[in-house]
Amino acid sequence: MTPPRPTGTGPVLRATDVDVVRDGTHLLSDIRLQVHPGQHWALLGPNGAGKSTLLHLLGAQGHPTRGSVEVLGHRLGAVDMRALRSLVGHINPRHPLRTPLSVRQVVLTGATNTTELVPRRQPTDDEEHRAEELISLLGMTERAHARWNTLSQGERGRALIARALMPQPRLLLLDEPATGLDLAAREQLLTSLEDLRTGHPELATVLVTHHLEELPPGTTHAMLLREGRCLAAGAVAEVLTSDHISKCFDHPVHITRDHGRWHARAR
Ligand SMILES: Nc1ncnc2c1ncn2[C@@H]1O[C@H](COP(=O)(O)OP(=O)(O)OP(=O)(O)O)[C@@H](O)[C@H]1O
Repeated sequence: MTPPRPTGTGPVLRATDVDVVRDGTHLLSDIRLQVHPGQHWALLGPNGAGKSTLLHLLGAQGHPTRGSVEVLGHRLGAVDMRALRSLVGHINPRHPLRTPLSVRQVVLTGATNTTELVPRRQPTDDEEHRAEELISLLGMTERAHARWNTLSQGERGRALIARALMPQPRLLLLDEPATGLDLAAREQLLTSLEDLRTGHPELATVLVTHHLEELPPGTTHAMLLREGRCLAAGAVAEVLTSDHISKCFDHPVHITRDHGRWHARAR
């Protein structure tokens, strides 16, 4: 049974004292995080820091070894995880689609939370209408009938965001959405994310990246992870400093912010 959609103003995500241990190794240690409606978090850290492991938990895709995780007010372990996952928009750039669906069809699979179209199921008029609106919001109207196998990486990325928004999620998780994009595609993606945030002020997002240049200007909060531990977490201005980023990546870098965007260069 689908868990009820929480309507309160409490956090959309709450992780308390979370450890993840696999084969005797701590992938995450002592993680605490609260994400509220309207907040846009960046999860940053070097390779192997534990970013994807944490995003996995936040998307109700796994359980912590210790501690608790609440997603949309539901504690993992006390709720049907599959049903909870259907309330979270999770964008995985390695979307495992096998058939050459059109952009419009891919977006419509968001209504059923499936990778492929559900056989013999007709989308409702509302779903068709919403898919059209989201395709337009993501600037894909002219490519709505293009087949998945003919899309560029950037177009796929934007189609997947539209797909994730079909069930009107209150939480969107983005795992390295700019990976493999050229400069123009990355900028289009960031513009789409900004439009999305402006148009849906209650939406909360968590975006994983290694690169400060890939952060949308509307990022409000950040968490820095290194070797499974949180080095700093909170408001972006306090977390994305030269000192913190240098420690996190174990390399002396200088951070600047210009027109809302961040840049890092070696010191
Ligand atoms: N099932 C597992 N068993 C043991 N170790 C694992 C398992 N899954 C991941 N790891 C290890 O946990 C660490 C954290 O992995 P994770 O994918 O969360 O890091 P990441 O910060 O997302 O890295 P990247 O930036 O390279 O994607 C890595 O060292 C990885 O090899």
